Amino acid sequence: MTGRGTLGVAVIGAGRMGADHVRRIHEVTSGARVAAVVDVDAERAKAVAARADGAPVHTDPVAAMAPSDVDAVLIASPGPAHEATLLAAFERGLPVLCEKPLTPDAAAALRVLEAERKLGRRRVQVGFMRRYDAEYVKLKALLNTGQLGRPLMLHNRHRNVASPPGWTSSMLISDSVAHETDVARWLLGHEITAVTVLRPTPSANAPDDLQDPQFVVFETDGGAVVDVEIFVNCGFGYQVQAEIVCERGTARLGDGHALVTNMAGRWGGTIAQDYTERFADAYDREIQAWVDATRHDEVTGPSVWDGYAAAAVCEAGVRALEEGGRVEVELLERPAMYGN
Ligand SMILES: NC(=O)C1=CN([C@@H]2O[C@H](COP(=O)(O)OP(=O)(O)OC[C@H]3O[C@@H](n4cnc5c(N)ncnc54)[C@H](O)[C@@H]3O)[C@@H](O)[C@H]2O)C=CC1
Ligand SMILES: O=C1[C@@H](O)[C@H](O)[C@@H](O)[C@H](O)[C@H]1O
Repeated sequence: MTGRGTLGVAVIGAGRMGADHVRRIHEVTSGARVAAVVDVDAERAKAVAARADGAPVHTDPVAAMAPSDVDAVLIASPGPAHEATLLAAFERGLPVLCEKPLTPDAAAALRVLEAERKLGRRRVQVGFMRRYDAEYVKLKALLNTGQLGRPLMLHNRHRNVASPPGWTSSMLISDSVAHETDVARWLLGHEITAVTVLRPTPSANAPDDLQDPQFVVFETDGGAVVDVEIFVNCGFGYQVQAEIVCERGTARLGDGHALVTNMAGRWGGTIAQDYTERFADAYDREIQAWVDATRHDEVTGPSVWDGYAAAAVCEAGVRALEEGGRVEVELLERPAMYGN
């Protein structure tokens, strides 16, 4: 590591998430600095870099990895661009935080997995930030105590205010439900074996041809059933909620985050309007954990295996959406370097 002993991070992709991570690394994270900002749109990269003491700007991710003060890479470009950037970082021996999805499809995820296996050690943390959210962390800790007994069912609700332009029905699964695939696997410690997608009559507020909402059902190899309501044009707020039902009890998260106020004969609170608000603390902890581990030459958190498993489940989910019926998930055996 160079420059005052801090981790020099090249942030690739200066859109919504990349700009937020640049701000985070510059203003919130300790032990790290923004060493480069990269975007195919040079003006966007310049504008974002200007908010981080004018960090160097590039339009080519590979060129951005060359300078000696770049110690690590944070990928926040769109999913289809992740594979090439990951492989380039591997070639340069650089550790990576890669926003979800690791890749949009399982075949690409497998290529990344094979490349990491050849390195013989983990280099990537995948950006499944819910594992760093205080409520999810508490739920996981409670499940680990065994007090609730064996998990039987996990109900999830995932609502966005409005879908971005160009959003397709399959993206509700591959972009949004991708989070629940990870949450379910992580909380339950099971692999997802099959996916079924039910299609309610679309909301009148969904853009034409968008199947929104969807009701997704996972079966797991531990015998649990998981459901996910995904509704990306709910209009009223950004909500992520979950309830786990176990043999001796249940636990629920996501019911309320804001202040509860009493005023003018009413009580209540506000609902977050997007993920940068709802999961602000989780992103802060995620990036800090990555920086801390990387400075100790370690890799922790969600792995390339987790990214591959999520891609395989989402692929099965998209098939279930498009073809109907129950689709089984095809998953390789987990390599030893990714644990049990
Ligand atoms: N963890 C989470 O909660 C969230 C994660 N994401 C993920 O973050 C990533 C970025 O998403 P957004 O910021 O919403 O997208 P965005 O569209 O706002 O920004 C992407 C940026 O990457 C740039 N770009 C495109 N191809 C590139 C390439 N090859 N090299 C460098 N830059 C390139 C674009 O010009 C754009 O500025 C995606 O993988 C997305 O799934 C997005 C939202 C929330
Ligand atoms: O990752 C995310 C977005 O890409 C996705 O589009 C949203 O639905 C999720 O809520 C958000 O966390």
